[in-house]
Amino acid sequence: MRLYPVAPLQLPHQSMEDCTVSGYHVRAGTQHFVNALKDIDLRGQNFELIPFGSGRRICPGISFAFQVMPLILASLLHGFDFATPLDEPVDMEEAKSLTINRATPLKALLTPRLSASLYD
Ligand code: HEM
Repeated sequence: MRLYPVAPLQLPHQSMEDCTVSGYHVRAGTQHFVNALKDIDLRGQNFELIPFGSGRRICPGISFAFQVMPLILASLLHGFDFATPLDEPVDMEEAKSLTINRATPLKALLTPRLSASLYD
């Protein structure tokens, strides 16, 4: 999953009735903004990291995404060499804003590794 998702907060949800979540009492009508940035559990059980959401409205594409993401990543790594223009380390500094932007724009050079006919 992305270390730096586009937005740090997911769309707000509202509790329809009083409930208890991880020991916290949540009153009906409370608006929830979930932090998408922390932790490792991706399947919506641990509220510290829920890139696919959680509960009744969790992303239905989660299993598909888990299968496809490694293939996409592997295809990119198989097809291209990745580098920065001066072979400098990528600056991961974040700019401060509502959505997450880089402090320094990413400049990446992708060089095909395979025969040209394979990229058609
Ligand atoms: C890395 C890939 C993906 C990520 C990070 C992702 C993330 C999310 C998130 C955060 C939500 C909102 C959950 C909420 O409201 O609490 C969502 C909803 C949804 N996603 Fe995904 N998703 C991904 C891939 C997919 C794929 C591959 C599909 C379909 C093939 C899909 C279909 C949907 C649908 C239909 C909803 C709306 C569910 C609802 O509102 O009931 N997603 N997704």
